[in-house]
Amino acid sequence: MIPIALTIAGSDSGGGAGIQADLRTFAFHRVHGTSALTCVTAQNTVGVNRVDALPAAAVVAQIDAVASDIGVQAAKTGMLLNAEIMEAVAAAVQQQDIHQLVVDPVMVSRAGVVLIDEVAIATLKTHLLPQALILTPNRYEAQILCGIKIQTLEDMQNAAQNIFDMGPKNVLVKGGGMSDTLLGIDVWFDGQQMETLKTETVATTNTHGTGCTLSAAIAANLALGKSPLAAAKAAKTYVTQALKYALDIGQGQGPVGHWFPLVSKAPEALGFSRLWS
Ligand SMILES: Nc1ncnc2c1ncn2[C@@H]1O[C@H](COP(=O)(O)OP(=O)(O)OP(=O)(O)O)[C@@H](O)[C@H]1O
Ligand SMILES: Cc1ncc(COP(=O)(O)O)c(N)n1
Repeated sequence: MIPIALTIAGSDSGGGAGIQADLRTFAFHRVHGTSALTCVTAQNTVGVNRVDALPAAAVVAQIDAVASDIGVQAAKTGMLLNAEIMEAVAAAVQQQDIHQLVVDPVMVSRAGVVLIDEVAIATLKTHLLPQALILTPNRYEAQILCGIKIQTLEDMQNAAQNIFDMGPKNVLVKGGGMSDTLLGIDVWFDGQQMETLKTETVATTNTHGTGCTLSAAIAANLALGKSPLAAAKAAKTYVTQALKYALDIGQGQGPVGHWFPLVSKAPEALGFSRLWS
């Protein structure tokens, strides 16, 4: 049987995050990728110049078209943008019995800039968090969700526990926005077990798309039949490798390199950050 994953997310014209990152990540995992587009961003490595939302009904129609015919083993949500789209997605996911849902609560950029309004944040909490098999907030999103200022590993653990009480079955607080020795350390909590997920820190500023890539890789691994924790661990390993092959393109933060296995020689000459070994 061919595993199928669905991404419900926005388009990144620069190709580093959003739907583009998700579909490449699914392909790497040999999972057939399907998509429901929520919005179109005019974006590059420097920033987001414009965002156009799709009508909520159009988002639902895409989810229904995929789920009713092809089937979905696991799905992820990314940039849902507004409360109307969030409510519609939450209802559609429930209606289509999509149980393995990874929710990447895209709210705040790595730089700490808030991307969605207060109503949307409230809707995310009430409608999507309770449906998440795995919720993957970054440092700033976790702070907004639970109101705890996150500076230490203990803060990350407290936040994970606090956010777990909001309804997701598993919480992964990501450490890409942490500093010093905590950079790249994630905290997992499933209601009983607290785990620290650590691979290695990659010294690169080309980190655009790490969050999207991580949640897509988790969804792909769930579609392949892995348990939630095993899927998160495998996804973290994939992101670390993709960071090592991040693309040095554009004037700002370049994207992670999703297709590193295809590179056979001289990666630096191709614009990769450094050789992965
Ligand atoms: N420099 C790094 N070295 C190793 N791992 C990293 C690094 N930066 C981010 N990560 C990892 O990447 C994953 C995504 O986390 P991050 O906190 O960056 O998410 P995000 O803020 O949603 O993503 P983005 O920066 O793309 O908006 C996590 O597993 C995190 O630990
Ligand atoms: C369309 C879109 N979706 C999501 C993100 C955040 O991405 P990330 O947190 O992975 O950098 C983005 N920049 N653009």
